[in-house]
Parts: sequence; C-alpha cells; structure tokens
Amino acid sequence: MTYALPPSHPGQVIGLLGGSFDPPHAGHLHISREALKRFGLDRLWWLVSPGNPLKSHGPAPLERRMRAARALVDHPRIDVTDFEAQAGTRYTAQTLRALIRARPGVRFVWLMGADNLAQFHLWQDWREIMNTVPVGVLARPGQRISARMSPAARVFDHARLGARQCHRLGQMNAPAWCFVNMPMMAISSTHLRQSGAWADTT
Ligand SMILES: Nc1ncnc2c1ncn2[C@@H]1O[C@H](COP(=O)(O)OP(=O)(O)OP(=O)(O)O)[C@@H](O)[C@H]1O
Ligand SMILES: O=C(O)c1ccc[n+]([C@@H]2O[C@H](COP(=O)([O-])O)[C@@H](O)[C@H]2O)c1
Repeated sequence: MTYALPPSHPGQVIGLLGGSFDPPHAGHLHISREALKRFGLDRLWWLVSPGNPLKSHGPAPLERRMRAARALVDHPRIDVTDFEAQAGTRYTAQTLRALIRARPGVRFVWLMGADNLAQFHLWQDWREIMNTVPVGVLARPGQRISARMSPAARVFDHARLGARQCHRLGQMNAPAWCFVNMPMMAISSTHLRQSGAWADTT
C-alpha cells in the first residue's frame, strides 16, 4: 500500500500528534514546538483524525480541518497529514501498526496532552501502544494531577523517564514515557467552537 506521507527516512525520530483539530489552535502549535525541543524529535506530524472514536459528535469535515491546520502551521519541522483517512484507521493502535509498516525504521513517538493520558486506559489496545512506541505527554491546564494518577500512568510507572532523561525519549525503546511540565496555554477547540469563531470561517 502506498500513502501520501510527509518525507521521512529510517533512523529519523518523528513525533505524532493525533487529534481532531476541530479547529486547530495555538495550543497545538505550542505543544508541538515544546515536544520538538524537549523530546529530541527531528520532525513532528499532525495526524488529523477522521474522528475520535470516544467522542459521540462528529467533527467538521476532514478537508476543512486539514486546510485550517496547514494554514496555521508555521514551523519548518511540522507537517500535517490525513494518514488515518488514507489507511482507513481510527484507533491509534491500528494507525501505529499501519504507519510502522509503511515507514519501517522510522522511530515514531506518540504525543498527547495530559487530558488524554488521564483517559488513555480507555483506548483500544492501549498497552500495545505503550509497548510499541515511546510516549511524550505534555502538561495541560487542570489535567496534571488526574494524568499522573491515571490507571495508565500507574501501570507503566516503571517505564517513566525522569525529567532529565526526556530529551532522549526518541532514542528509547518502548515502553518509555515522559511527562513534561512547561508554561501552559489554556486554549481548546471546544472553547473556540463555543465562541463561534470556527463557525464563521470556511
Ligand atoms: N492547550 C493545550 N495544552 C496541552 N495539550 C493540548 C492543548 N490543546 C490540545 N492539546 C492536545 O493536542 C491533542 C489534539 O487535541 P484536540 O485536537 O482534541 O484539541 P482539543 O483542544 O483538546 O479539542 P477538544 O476541546 O475538542 O477536545 C491532544 O493530545 C490534546 O491533549
Ligand atoms: O485509539 C483509541 O481508542 C483512541 C481513543 C481516543 C482518542 N484517540 C486518539 O487520540 C488523539 C486525540 O484525540 P482528540 O479527539 O482528543 O483530538 C486522536 O489521534 C485520536 O484518534 C484514540
């Protein structure tokens, strides 16, 4: 199977930020820049999802979210892809299987905000994800405690790297994960949808 994917080569460390991006916002850019710096990533891909399997309401059409994401990204090491729509995957574990098959030798790192770590034990095959790729978690307002106390954090406590090791995350073999504290941005797609700002754009 061939896919239209951003350029990559074996040995490169690529962070994956999966999301609905409904709409994409400055918080996504902020955590992406932090992740590039703090986890020793060469590049970072935004995986714009056809739809979060745990959310009951569907997002705006994928083409619209892709367009908005591409328009927002202003960093030479960040790419935007609709790989999940191309591969027909919705669950992250499936997506990772397909990506690793499509790009053998690339060192992928899964990235997420702390709100997703708090819920991670509800994801399909979440233990497989932890055992397949290193995971970088970025602090999010109001979510630090629930993430750190979450079932996934507890089960994989032995695989958590200390703050000083996080810059080597991309070189580590799974299971390995890091939680980074950083200046946080209290911004969300939910807030932007509720404010009407996203409805006014096409
Ligand atoms: N302000 C933020 N701080 C930290 N992480 C964030 C922030 N905004 C988004 N993320 C993370 O980025 C990823 C994609 O997020 P998503 O596209 O769902 O945006 P969102 O703002 O969380 O959307 P919604 O409000 O609709 O749930 C998730 O892992 C999420 O935790
Ligand atoms: O695989 C799962 O079970 C799963 C459950 C919930 C969310 N995810 C993924 O987590 C990422 C963030 O989702 P969201 O909707 O919070 O932007 C996105 O890539 C989703 O596909 C994945």
